[in-house]
Amino acid sequence: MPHWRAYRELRNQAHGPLTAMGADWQQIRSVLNPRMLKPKHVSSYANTINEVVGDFIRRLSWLRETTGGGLMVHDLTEELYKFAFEGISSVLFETRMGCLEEAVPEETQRFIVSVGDMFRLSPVIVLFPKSLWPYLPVWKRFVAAWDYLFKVADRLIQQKMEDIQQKVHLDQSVEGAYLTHLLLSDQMTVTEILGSVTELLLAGVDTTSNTVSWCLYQLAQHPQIQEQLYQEVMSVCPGDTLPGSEDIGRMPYLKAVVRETLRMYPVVPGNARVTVDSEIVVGGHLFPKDTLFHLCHYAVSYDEHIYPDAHAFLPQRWLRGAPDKARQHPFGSVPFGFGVRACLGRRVAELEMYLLLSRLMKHFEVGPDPAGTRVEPVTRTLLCPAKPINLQFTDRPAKQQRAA
Ligand code: HEM
Repeated sequence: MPHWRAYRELRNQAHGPLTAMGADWQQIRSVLNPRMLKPKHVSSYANTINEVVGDFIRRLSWLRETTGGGLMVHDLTEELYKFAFEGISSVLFETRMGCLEEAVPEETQRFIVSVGDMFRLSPVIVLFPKSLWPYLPVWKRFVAAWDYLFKVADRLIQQKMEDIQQKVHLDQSVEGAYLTHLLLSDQMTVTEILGSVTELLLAGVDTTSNTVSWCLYQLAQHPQIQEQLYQEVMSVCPGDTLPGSEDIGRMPYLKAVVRETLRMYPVVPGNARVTVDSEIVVGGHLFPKDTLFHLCHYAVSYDEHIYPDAHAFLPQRWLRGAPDKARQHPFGSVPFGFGVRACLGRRVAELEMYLLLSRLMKHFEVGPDPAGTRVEPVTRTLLCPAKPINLQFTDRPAKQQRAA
């Protein structure tokens, strides 16, 4: 990501986990990892996320009534984007951004647009040599987008610092999750926290929102799979019970549905590694030291040798004892990457997706767009739907919810 790094150098901002390298990166991850990856910390975010899920369900119902003729929700990814932004900011900043209100606050809306601009402009900039970047109009727009992202994150951090100072002043105990912990732990300067938190926020929005969009798109096309998922959720959480993090452990089919979605639509369609230590032999070919390998998750996902019937949405292939499972290559699908540099937000992303999907299944039956629109994926740094996904959301009768 040389262009992302160049922005930080231009503005004297700190690198975060996405853009840092070597020892700096290692130090950042050692501070950020525990509260992002340790199960006991991650499950403590479930209540916060569940509140956001509740608001999202209310928003879907409202959209359906006001703009969807009582049934349709148009451009679901856009709505899920707001959900994901609200979810990750409530975890990171311990504050609500108002993304799911009827009128989305202007700052939030502009933040969302800036993230989109930054991802859209990124692949264009890298087509040009670095020396030309300062002269390109596209670079100026890219810089403006990052400026806005840092500005919003900075405001939220300053606000949290003021809250903490006020509590200390009033002799009240200071409690909080992610940002409060970072600010109090003294392991990073405020500039470093800003660099990291901005990158976490950025990485945590399009990834989950696009994945859930594809998941619902596929569930709408496959009513039997949706029914099986609904039955599983209702058997673990009957009636009005809200799924919590312990319940998810008893929902193997839900996990299989998400795994299959990420196989077919790996939102990060590829990632890279450089062989810095020595030359390496892969598949009988010798690659010299410092070779850049690009790992194409998307291509591997559709390799029929690894996934028979690769174009079919078959969550059952991930269940224990599935006939093809033993034949699958363990590295066939690694949508969160692998090793020490693997996704930092994996556990939070999974929790968000599981809590959201299980609650959506309890409330709605999701149906396809009656116009029969087929949506294909396209790469805009991340793998996104090439056109809007519109789906029908029918309330499940309350009686049915209670009986199950
Ligand atoms: C469906 C959801 C997500 C998917 C599929 C995903 C996928 C990935 C992948 C493939 C990588 C590169 C890993 C590697 O090189 O081995 C990555 C890195 C990263 N992800 Fe995620 N991600 C998701 C959600 C999130 C969320 C919610 C956050 C933040 C809370 C996040 C934060 C990060 C960060 C900070 C990195 C860089 C890690 C590093 O370089 O040390 N991701 N992600």
